[in-house]
Amino acid sequence: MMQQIYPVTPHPYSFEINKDFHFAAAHYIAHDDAGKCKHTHGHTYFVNITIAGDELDHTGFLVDFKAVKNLIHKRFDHGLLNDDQAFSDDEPNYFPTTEVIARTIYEVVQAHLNTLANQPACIQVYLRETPTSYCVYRPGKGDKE
Ligand SMILES: Nc1nc2c(c(=O)[nH]1)N=C([C@H](O)[C@H](O)COP(=O)(O)OP(=O)(O)OP(=O)(O)O)CN2
Ligand SMILES: [Zn+2]
Repeated sequence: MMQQIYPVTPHPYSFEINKDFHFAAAHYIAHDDAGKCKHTHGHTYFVNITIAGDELDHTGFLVDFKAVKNLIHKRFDHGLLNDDQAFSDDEPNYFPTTEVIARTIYEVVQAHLNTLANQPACIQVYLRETPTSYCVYRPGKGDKE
């Protein structure tokens, strides 16, 4: 399936894991300037999530690959993204664009990682919306790493 080269981000951690998966979802961008994207349409989103850390848990995992996928896939697959509480039709910073969806995936994953004793960190989310369009989100100053 998705076996491609992703951007690499430097980090100080000993372990780095990556999880690939995809989900199908509909969305629309609620602004006239979004052109054809203002109409409801669907994509198969391809996701690569990068997580790093120094400590493994009691199973020898940094974090279970399956748990990472489930956080996003169970929430968004075969849904209308605009209906999810993470997004808004009124505030551009929360329109379900590729950029905002990538940032939201980071936030959902990092919130879960924050509950783990070994404290792994999500350091990159790669989100491909179409064969020719993708976004890379990396936590910045406003995010907890
Ligand atoms: N910065 C962004 N620009 C656009 C977004 C976005 O999320 N962020 N979204 C869209 C559309 O919703 C669409 O999903 C993608 O548009 P586009 O890449 O133009 O799609 P095409 O398949 O038509 O691309 P071609 O390479 O021209 O075939 C628009 N812009
Ligand atoms: Zn779209």
